[in-house]
Amino acid sequence: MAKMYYEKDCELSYLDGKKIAIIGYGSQGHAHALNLKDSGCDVCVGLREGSKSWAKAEQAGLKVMTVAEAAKWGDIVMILINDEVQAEVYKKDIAPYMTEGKALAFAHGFNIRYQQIVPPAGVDVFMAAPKGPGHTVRSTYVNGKGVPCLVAVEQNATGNAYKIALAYIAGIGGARAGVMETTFHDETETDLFGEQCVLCGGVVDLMKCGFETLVEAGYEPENAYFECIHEMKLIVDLINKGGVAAMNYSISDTAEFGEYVSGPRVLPYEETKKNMRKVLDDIQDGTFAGKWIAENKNGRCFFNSKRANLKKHQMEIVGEELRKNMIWGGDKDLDTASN
Ligand SMILES: NC(=O)C1=CN([C@@H]2O[C@H](COP(=O)(O)OP(=O)(O)OC[C@H]3O[C@@H](n4cnc5c(N)ncnc54)[C@H](OP(=O)(O)O)[C@@H]3O)[C@@H](O)[C@H]2O)C=CC1
Ligand SMILES: CC[C@](O)(C(C)=O)C(=O)O
Ligand SMILES: [Mg+2]
Ligand SMILES: [Mg+2]
Repeated sequence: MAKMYYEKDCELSYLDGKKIAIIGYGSQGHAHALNLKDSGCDVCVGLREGSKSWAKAEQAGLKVMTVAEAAKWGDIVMILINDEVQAEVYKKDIAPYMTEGKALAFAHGFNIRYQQIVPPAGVDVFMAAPKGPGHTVRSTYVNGKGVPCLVAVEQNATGNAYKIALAYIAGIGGARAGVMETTFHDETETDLFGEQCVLCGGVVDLMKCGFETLVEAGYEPENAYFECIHEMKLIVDLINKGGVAAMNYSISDTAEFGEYVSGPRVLPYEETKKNMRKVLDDIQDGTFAGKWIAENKNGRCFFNSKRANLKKHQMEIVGEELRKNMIWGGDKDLDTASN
C-alpha cells in the first residue's frame, strides 16, 4: 500500500518564516501562488521581464520580481515554468541563488528524472505534484476542497524536506484530498504515461473519432459535439464521484449493455495494452524525453502544426459556439485566446 497523508499529517507551521518564490504564473503557478497566499504564506512570483502575467499577478495582490530576484529572495523556490525551458532558466537565473539550506521544488519530475537539472547537494529538493490541472487546483481550493497530490523528496539536505513538502501541499489545498508518497522517478513516468495514453492523448483521440464518425455518417455536428464531447465530462464526473459503479447506476441499462458489448470493439483490449506498453517503454528509456527536447531545439514544427490543425477542427469550432451560448457563457478562467 502506498503511504498516504492528509491534513492531520501536515504541519503548515513548517512554512512559518519561510519565503516562497513561485517561478511562473501559468496554470500551476497562479494556483500555487494564490492558494499559498490565502493560506497565510509569504509568497512572491518570479517572472521574466515583459511577461504578460506580471500585471495579472500584481492585480491579484502578489509581489512580483524577476526570476533571478525571486530565486534570491525565496527560501523555497518552486519552479512552475514549462518543463522544456526549466533547465535553461534554472542554469541562468536560479542556480546561482540555490545556497545551502534552501529548497528547490517542482510540480513534475521531468527535469530531475532526465537529468536536465542537477541541483547542488546542500539544498532540499522536493515535489508537490497536483494530480489535476492548475485551474482546478485554484477553483477547488476556493471551494474548500483540493486536488490530490504526489509528494517526493529527491534530496533531504536539511532533514526537514518531507515536513516542508507536506506543509507546502497543505498550503495549496492538496492535503484536503490526499497526498501519496512517491519518487521523482515514478511520478515522472506515470504522469507522462497517463497524459499520453489516457487523459489527453487517449481521450482526445477517442472523442475526435466519435465526433468524426457521426458527422461523416450525416448527423449534425452539434449533436456529435453534445454526444461525444460535452457529455464526456458529465459521465466522468460520475466516475470521479463513485467509480464506474456510480456511472452504471446513473446511466440506463441499455447504455451499460452497450458498454460491455461495444467497448471492446472500439478499443481492442490486448492490442491497446500492447500499444500502451510501447508508449511506456519510450518514457522509461528516455526516448520520449529526447524527442520532446529535440522538438523544442528544432523550433517546435510538429507541435505547432498539430496545435494549429486542432484549432481548425470542426469539433473545436462547433464547441466554441455552443459553449458561448450556454447560459453561463463558458469558463472565463480558461482564456485560451493567447495560445
Ligand atoms: N498544467 C498543469 O495543470 C500541470 C502542470 N504541472 C507541471 O507544472 C509546471 C508548470 O506547468 P504549467 O503550469 O502547465 O505551465 P504554463 O505553460 O501554464 O505556464 C508557464 C509559465 O512559465 C513562464 N515561462 C515560460 N517560459 C519562460 C521563460 N523562458 N522564462 C521565465 N518564465 C517563463 C510563463 O511566463 P509568461 O506568463 O510570461 O508567459 C508562464 O507564467 C510544469 O513542470 C508542468 O509539468 C504539473 C501538474 C499539472
Ligand atoms: C494531464 C496533464 C498533466 O499531467 C496534468 C494536468 O496533470 C499536465 O502535465 O498538465
Ligand atoms: Mg503532466
Ligand atoms: Mg499530471
